[in-house]
Amino acid sequence: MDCMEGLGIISHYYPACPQPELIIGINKHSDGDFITVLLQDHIGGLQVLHHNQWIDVPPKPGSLVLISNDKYISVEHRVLANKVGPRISVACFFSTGASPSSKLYGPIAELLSEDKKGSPVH
Ligand SMILES: O=C(O)CCC(=O)C(=O)O
Ligand SMILES: [Fe+2]
Repeated sequence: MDCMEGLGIISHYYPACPQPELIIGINKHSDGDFITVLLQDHIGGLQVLHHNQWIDVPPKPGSLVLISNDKYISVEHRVLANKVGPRISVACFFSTGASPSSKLYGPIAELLSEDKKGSPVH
């Protein structure tokens, strides 16, 4: 649970864009934290890269999006620009804290498949 020691919050405001095909909201990236919890409004635009294809993450009222994959490497994602209206999102980044730590962190053993148990953590 040390991975929850640091919490950073970024609020995004994406203005409506008359020509969204010419620009991107946020370019392709993966988050460097342990897990990101994202609140997005109803506009949409968030996409994740899955098997080399961009997949929409449709907004669902009252829901939060968790950005990670099951091995603690953040999935690549981006946000499209849109002309419908401004889009607002709030991203909470959970990490080990602001200062670099000498602690070595690894996946929770119970969550690993048999063939991954006992392998060194990098
Ligand atoms: O606005 C979004 O939906 C995503 C924001 C994001 O990817 C980030 O802050 O790292
Ligand atoms: Fe992100």
